[in-house]
Amino acid sequence: MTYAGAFDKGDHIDTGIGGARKINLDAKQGDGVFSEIPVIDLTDAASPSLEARKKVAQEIYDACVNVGFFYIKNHGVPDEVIKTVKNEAKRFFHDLSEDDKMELDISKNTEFYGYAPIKAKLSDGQVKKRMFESINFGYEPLMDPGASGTVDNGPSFWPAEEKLPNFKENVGKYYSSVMSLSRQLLHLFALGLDLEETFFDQFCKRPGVLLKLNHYPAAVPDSADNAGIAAHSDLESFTILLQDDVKSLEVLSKDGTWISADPIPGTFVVNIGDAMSMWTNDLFLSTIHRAYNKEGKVRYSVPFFFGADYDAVMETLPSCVDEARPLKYKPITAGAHVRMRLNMTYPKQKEEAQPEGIKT
Ligand SMILES: O=C(O)CCC(=O)C(=O)O
Ligand SMILES: [Fe+2]
Repeated sequence: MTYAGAFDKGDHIDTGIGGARKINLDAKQGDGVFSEIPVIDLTDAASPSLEARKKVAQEIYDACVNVGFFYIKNHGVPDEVIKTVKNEAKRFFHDLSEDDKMELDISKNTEFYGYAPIKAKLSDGQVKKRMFESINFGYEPLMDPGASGTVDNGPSFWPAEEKLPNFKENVGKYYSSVMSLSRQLLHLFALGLDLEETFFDQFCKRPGVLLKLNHYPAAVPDSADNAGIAAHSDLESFTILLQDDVKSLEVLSKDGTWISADPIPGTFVVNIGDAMSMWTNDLFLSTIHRAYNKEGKVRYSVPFFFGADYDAVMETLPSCVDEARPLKYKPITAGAHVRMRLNMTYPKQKEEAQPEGIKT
């Protein structure tokens, strides 16, 4: 089965970090079948009027339940900051030598932070086809305007200041902006779920976040394998994605149709990840997506993955359980969930991966 082609009934799609998923060609509108991705205006997200905030929250709730993806506009992140992080991504991938980048090798970092080259060599000697290079950075309390403390979740590999002057400071400006935006989104998710607006804050004091810079080289895909990022679901609670202007991102409707999430100037794409989907008993959809480099142009993207504190216990929200939607998941700490999923992606500690262990 090629990902680009049609699916057959009962096909499974290997989502990499999200495990295998079954395609349900009989799924109907409202069952994760959709034909477009909504654009949500965040102008009123911080309005003094609770009613106005609730209206935005309801739009977000609908998008999470029906699609799992939405664009946000008027999100408050300054254009200048966005331009800067795009520029820093280019500097990182092109101004550093291969050796400089490999000094930051992800396989040397216990927390899966660091640089992953285009063809990643796995520790068991296998070479995995991976048509992009990336660098990611973990939680940086000094870049979090809402930080409760100063402790990180393990050190990230930042390039040395003399090799890439001002990189950390410039990327930090974007990081701070999307941290604040994430905390605002948490309030909107809570309101949409009819919870206290601040409900999720208690679980996000030292959150498991990851800022990632992706570089896809200019290559026309000759198969779905070398097309960019293969089909997957994100593992954290939600993702805020900055795209450049090259069309690539595609999102899988549950009837097996790939829906384009082409860049819209001035927006971010937000999507629900596996953790939030589990937390809501699969009410919020962690939708499969891929970056399929159909234009064959060089492309950069900057996803920001936001997850709960590693020691926070994610216990299914009682309001998301009823007769029609029986409880599916046992409580699990956000950290155990992330480790389990990362071990599936980077299987150097394979024996710790127990994907079925979390189902009730
Ligand atoms: O580059 C993109 O558009 C998507 C990236 C993505 O899905 C990921 O890094 O998880
Ligand atoms: Fe993703």
